[in-house]
Amino acid sequence: MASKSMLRPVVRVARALGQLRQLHTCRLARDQTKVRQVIADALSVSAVSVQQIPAVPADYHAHGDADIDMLHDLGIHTQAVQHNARPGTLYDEALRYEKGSAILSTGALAAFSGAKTGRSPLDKRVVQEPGTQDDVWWGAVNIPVSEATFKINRERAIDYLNTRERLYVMDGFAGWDPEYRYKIRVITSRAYHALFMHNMLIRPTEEELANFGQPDYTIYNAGAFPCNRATDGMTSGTSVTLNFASKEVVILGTQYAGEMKKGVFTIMNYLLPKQGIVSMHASANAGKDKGDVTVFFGLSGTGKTTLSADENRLLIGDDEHAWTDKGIFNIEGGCYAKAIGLTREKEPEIWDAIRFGALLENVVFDPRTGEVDYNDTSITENTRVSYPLEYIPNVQIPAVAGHPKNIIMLTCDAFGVLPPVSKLTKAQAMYHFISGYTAKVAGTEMGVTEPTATFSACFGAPFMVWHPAKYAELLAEKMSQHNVNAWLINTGWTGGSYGVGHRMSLKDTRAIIDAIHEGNLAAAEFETFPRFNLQVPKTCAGVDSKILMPNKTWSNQEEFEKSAVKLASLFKDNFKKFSDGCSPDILAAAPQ
Ligand SMILES: Nc1ncnc2c1ncn2[C@@H]1O[C@H](COP(=O)(O)OP(=O)(O)OP(=O)(O)O)[C@@H](O)[C@H]1O
Ligand SMILES: O=C([O-])CC(=O)C(=O)O
Ligand SMILES: [Ca+2]
Ligand SMILES: [Mn+2]
Repeated sequence: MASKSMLRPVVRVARALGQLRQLHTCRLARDQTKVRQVIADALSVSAVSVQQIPAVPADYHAHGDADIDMLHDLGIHTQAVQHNARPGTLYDEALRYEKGSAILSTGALAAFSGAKTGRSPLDKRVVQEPGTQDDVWWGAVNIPVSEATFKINRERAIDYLNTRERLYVMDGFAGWDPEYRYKIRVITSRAYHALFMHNMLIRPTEEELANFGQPDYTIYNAGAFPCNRATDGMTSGTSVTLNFASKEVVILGTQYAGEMKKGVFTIMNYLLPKQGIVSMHASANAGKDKGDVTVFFGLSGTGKTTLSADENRLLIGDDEHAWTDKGIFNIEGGCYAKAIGLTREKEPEIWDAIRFGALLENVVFDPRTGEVDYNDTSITENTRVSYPLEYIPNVQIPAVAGHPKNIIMLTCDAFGVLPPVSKLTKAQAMYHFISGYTAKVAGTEMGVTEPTATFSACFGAPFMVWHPAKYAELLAEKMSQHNVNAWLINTGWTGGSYGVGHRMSLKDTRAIIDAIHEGNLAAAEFETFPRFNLQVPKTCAGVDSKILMPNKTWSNQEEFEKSAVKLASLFKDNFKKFSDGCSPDILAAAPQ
């Protein structure tokens, strides 16, 4: 048998680390003398010479007994816990333990989510329980499950987390207005998830962290492990379950990071309207001098992130906002931008935000140069980058602002029928808000591979909890109180439907938005776009007038008419389910 001194150093170090783990178990890891002694014993050297060896990764003993107790109380006994680790530490951990992770040439971290590279809305569930039963709009979006099913999923997640040697806990806030701020805790097995939530939640100050206390909501991300299909109410190996009674979210069977941020958004979409506040799947920015606020509603892929990053304006946020009596606030601490086709020329602010601390999800890169090929869709169309708000140079921190002056509803119309811009009456704004029309573009949701017409109430039905009318009423009230201009902007197809025409140029869309901000467009001369009865400006600075009226961009007018009729009928069919609860003026805003 080999004597201790004959063991190869690497084996001895490994053994020492094994003992270190034991030390963690005894909660002695913070005692550096003891740590060094254990290493020294294993290496058969004096403790003094181990002074030079960094004992354990720096942050492992940044946590105290309180952190371990906090997890113990939840039934989690893993001892190596990174609690609120800094990005650098999370990089270290991802590189060590998560396959494929790499530091790219920009300094950003590349991470991979595995099989699921977009959200899984069909696998989302809400626990049906007496306290919230009457609040939730049950149906295809909020699919009920029992408390028993939730318990099984929660236990499965916790069992999985207990099999992990190391876990990550990230604490942060949702909501920039301290009056409506919620404390969120995420417990996950992946450093990549912790870094994502570090970017996306509002980062507490050191002092706020010290006084964080109990979170309002806890997310258990055990996404690397599936749910059990035999569990009542589960239809696949993926499950995102929200429980408003226990204030918990359990994620199984998907490691796509977006599920966590949209989990938090769903929670806010429950809590805020309960207090009379409208929450919005929307981006927002403000004029640098005038401070005029614009809110951009839109479903996934319609341009919220892209268009809210504007060198002439201050970014408030790119995806989730709320509107109170004081004005608007961002719910998040970061942005989550699509990276597909990204170029510095087209999206300079986003491009420059890709640096140390930014997290690139599912991108393809050259392993030698560390350079990303943003056009490579071989993993997914839905490549993403998350970064803290302050990585955008012209950002408003704290991310709160006044009442909106303009509300822009973005739609990516794959039929190529809707005008690039039209001015909406209040009734039309409500009609389009409730309709929430767009074409889903490939990527963000699993299974969508080409643009498909979608109606998603409030431009974000998958994240809404109450009946759409609740959000619509709150929004309508705010819009009339503050005399807001409402616009419909088509960032989708022009010159023909998908396959024939092409996507509206970003340059044109930006010019239209500039004209709105300069106040020129509201003062323009308008003509009516028939059937949809939309007011379309005859001219717009920086834009060829020929593209403003959609039929003029089509070579075949008969085809255009057919498409317009088709789209109008889709609007009407979709709206039937809302007709009962809507006033006559809103119903009259429907296309003919
Ligand atoms: N005319 C246009 N206006 C806006 N975006 C355009 C236009 N043409 C092409 N695009 C592209 O469409 C995509 C819009 O995605 P963006 O990330 O802004 O969506 P989003 O509304 O923020 O969605 P999500 O809610 O999923 O984050 C970008 O990749 C952008 O480059
Ligand atoms: O949630 C995501 O994955 C990205 C997003 O913002 C959306 O889809 O609206
Ligand atoms: Ca976005
Ligand atoms: Mn979104």
